[in-house]
Amino acid sequence: MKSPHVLAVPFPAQGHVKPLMKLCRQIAKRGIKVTFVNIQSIHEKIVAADKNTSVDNNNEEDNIILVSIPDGRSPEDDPNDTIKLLETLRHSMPGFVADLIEEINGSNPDQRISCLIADVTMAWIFETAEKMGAVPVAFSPASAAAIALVLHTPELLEQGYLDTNGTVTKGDIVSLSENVPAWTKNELAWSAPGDLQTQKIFFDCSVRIPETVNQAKWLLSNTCYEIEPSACDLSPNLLSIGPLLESQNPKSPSNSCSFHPEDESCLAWLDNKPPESVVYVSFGSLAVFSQQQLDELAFGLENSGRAFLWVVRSDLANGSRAVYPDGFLDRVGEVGKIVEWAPQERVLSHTSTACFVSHCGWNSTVEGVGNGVPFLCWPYFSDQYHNQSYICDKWEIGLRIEPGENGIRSADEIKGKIDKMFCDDRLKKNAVKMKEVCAKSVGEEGSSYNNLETFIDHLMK
Ligand SMILES: O=c1ccn([C@@H]2O[C@H](COP(=O)(O)OP(=O)(O)O[C@H]3O[C@H](CO)[C@@H](O)[C@H](O)[C@H]3O)[C@@H](O)[C@H]2O)c(=O)[nH]1
Repeated sequence: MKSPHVLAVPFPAQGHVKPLMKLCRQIAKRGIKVTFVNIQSIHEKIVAADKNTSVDNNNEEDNIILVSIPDGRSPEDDPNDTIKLLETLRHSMPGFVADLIEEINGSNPDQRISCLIADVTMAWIFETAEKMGAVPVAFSPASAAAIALVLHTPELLEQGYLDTNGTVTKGDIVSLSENVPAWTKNELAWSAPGDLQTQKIFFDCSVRIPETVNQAKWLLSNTCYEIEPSACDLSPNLLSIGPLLESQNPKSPSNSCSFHPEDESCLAWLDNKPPESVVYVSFGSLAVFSQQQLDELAFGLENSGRAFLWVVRSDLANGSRAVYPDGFLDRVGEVGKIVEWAPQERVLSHTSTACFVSHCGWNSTVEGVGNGVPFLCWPYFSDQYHNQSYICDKWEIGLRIEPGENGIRSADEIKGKIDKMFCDDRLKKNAVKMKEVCAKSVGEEGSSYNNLETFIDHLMK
């Protein structure tokens, strides 16, 4: 009797690896074996990051095995050059994945790879996998609206709303439906105002996605129908199976897939704070700030007089360690806690957390929504502006922290919005309602639950 075996291949970025692992945990929980593949450099980061925490990697009972393949880069390549990495992966990955499938199938013929779940941006391995007998499945870690936009690019191009660089050519917005927030022209996922070359590279990646989706037998998305019904309706083949949350995994934490060690000391610090008193500040894995912007943020937090937990990655200051304003750390003392990386979902589900100052990456968005936390939005690039529109305009669970004319968010603006957040019960009430909606969707017989069951039933066949 042959058992199903999933090979999962994320795009090598934090906001893609983590949600795919959460999906794999749901699959593994139903007794299906998963081999989770990262390129070598990411695999090493994950294993090293989990070593000094309570997170358990390669727990046999989890049915998940972490493995790595080479990334095909030469030693001279800049490890931070994502565009170069994408090009390299496109050429090298099909071969490495084929070798891996062959090795797995050869060593255990009863557990041959029966399904490949890959990030929607990784089309180039679907054909290889299919030829080797694995059903290709695309996974999108972004919103249904984000995937709807890319699936509609062929029409948008044909009707002249976009040019081949991805620049809006008719009007100032792109709208797919009156029930989905429109995209303003500089806030499309591939937009890079002032840098047409980068924008074109991102746009070219996006326009390949519809083809990938056609090749895949399923398109899974980390959202639920109830929070963005119109966007889900715009992509008829999309199966919403989210929001994927840590709390769905009773044995959590295991395989956190964090690229940095999670500093669990902030949980004990939160335990000593009153309920709903702490401002949690985190900008995901990619956003970087100028020193001037970091200073304004530090002053804004200090002047708010509220307790804050701030994630300051070691590269947050334009790739370097942040330098705080003179005397800042002494003045805030125990009122502020700074960590390099937090166990974010455990922070968001903590009763002391009041609100989330966020860049609005989709994972952070659904993690905040799924835990009933209101937002102060500070988008940085890509889909984050559209997620901000959902948060502030559609769901009404957050406020925008607006940049000034110089593009900098001032200490006064930051303090002002924190004050407003603590005075506005409506935002918290709406956030709690959204949490209930998500819980219902992933709970037994909910829409996301049923979609995931349908998918898993097919895996078992
Ligand atoms: O201290 C921290 C900070 C973040 N996280 C986690 O890291 C992930 C970050 O993902 P996300 O919030 O989506 O941000 P990015 O890392 O910026 O994600 C990229 O990928 C997302 C999914 O495609 C896009 O929506 C974003 O715009 C893009 O920047 C989340 O799961 C967080 O829980 C932690 O565990 N600890």
